[in-house]
Amino acid sequence: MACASFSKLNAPWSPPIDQHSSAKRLVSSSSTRLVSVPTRAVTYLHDLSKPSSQALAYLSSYSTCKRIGIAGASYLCSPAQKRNLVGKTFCTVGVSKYGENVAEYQSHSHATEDKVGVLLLNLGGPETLHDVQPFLFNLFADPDIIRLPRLFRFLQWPLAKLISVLRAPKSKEGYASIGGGSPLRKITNEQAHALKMALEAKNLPVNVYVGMRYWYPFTEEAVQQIKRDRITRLVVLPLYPQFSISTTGSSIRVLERIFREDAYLSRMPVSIIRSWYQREGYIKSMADLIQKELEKFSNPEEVMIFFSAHGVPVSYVENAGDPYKDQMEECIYLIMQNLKDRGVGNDHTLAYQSRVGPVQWLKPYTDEVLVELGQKGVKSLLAVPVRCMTCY
Ligand SMILES: C=CC1=C(C)c2cc3[nH]c(cc4nc(cc5[nH]c(cc1n2)c(C)c5CCC(=O)O)C(CCC(=O)O)=C4C)c(C)c3C=C
Ligand SMILES: [Fe+2]
Repeated sequence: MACASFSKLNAPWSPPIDQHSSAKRLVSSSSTRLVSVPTRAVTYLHDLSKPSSQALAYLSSYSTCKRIGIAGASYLCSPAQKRNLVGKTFCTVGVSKYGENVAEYQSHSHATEDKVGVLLLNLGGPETLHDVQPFLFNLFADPDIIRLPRLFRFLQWPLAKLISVLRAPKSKEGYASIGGGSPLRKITNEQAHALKMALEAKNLPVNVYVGMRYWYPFTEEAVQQIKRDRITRLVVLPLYPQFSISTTGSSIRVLERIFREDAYLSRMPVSIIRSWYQREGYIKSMADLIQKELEKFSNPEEVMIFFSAHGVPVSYVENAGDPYKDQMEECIYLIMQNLKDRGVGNDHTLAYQSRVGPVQWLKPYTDEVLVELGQKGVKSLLAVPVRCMTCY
């Protein structure tokens, strides 16, 4: 594992201009207050990387990669490394300082009282139908979501406006059918509270914050609160088990910018959990849930387990090196292995949903697979969402 400055971790797909920061200012404003607190980064790095350590150990993991990167790093490991490490976590945690000078970062060794924060990152969602179009604008204005060639970047905002207006009616229908808004904020807040309680029960008092990428509370707001609370060390946990450029990558990019531009934050030691789809606890809890639900069927062994993942455009994987598909497939494999070890040998399928626009997305598509399964005579199906921690 390495300490690294964020500025040195830019992935190949980083666009040079982050238009999103200004995009978000259209719907959110925040003021910056600078507080300077000396920190002690290196010891924290060690605490966090011991799985047996009580220091937030279950949020962290061993890393076997020599480098860390903003890209979730698992594709810095060879496939053989990956296989050998099944069941263990690898390449998921990096401790980064959001500034330029790593040497300076390590020299700040006289700490005041440490105050640890955990920042949960999520997508955010419209709370009312009125919010849907501006939420969609924020989403499509993200250059990690609509990936335009550099020459056409000036079109990002006009396109975001156009697509958000065109998409809004369909999106609104979806949100109307689930009560008129996204439950993401409420569920994420509940998870933040549960995490705080669980850590406190282990005698690890932390402040837990929620930062959303496209709606309130925005990541910028969470970071302002982190500063007001004078947090001295931060663990960043994106609530997506699998890394994608469009989710964890995008959220980390926003953090990178905020931290780089701020004197106090740029000196803060930060651990980022880039992906955790293969963590034993996660795999086991998914298998537990599936087993419990299967038992509700009259013939559990005949049920098809249907893993439903959010898709990404194929170009993310094939051209930009997004590890999302590989991580998703490995995740499903591990869950099914865990079930097999318990004697649960059901058939399973993975399909991708939520296509937007005319480009090719990861296949097979959910709607097509469902029809095929029906044609094959599959009578019972257990749908298992595997896209984000809040989607269960
Ligand atoms: C247009 C490109 C999109 C990409 C790429 C994408 C990746 C991606 N998204 C999630 C998780 C969620 N997405 C959600 C909503 C949503 N996503 C897109 C578009 C892309 N997502 C849109 C347009 C929307 C809005 C709804 C709609 O109109 O379909 C949500 C729900 C949020 C909520 O309101 O509760 C989640 C969760 C992942 C995991 C992912 C890449 C792997
Ligand atoms: Fe999405």
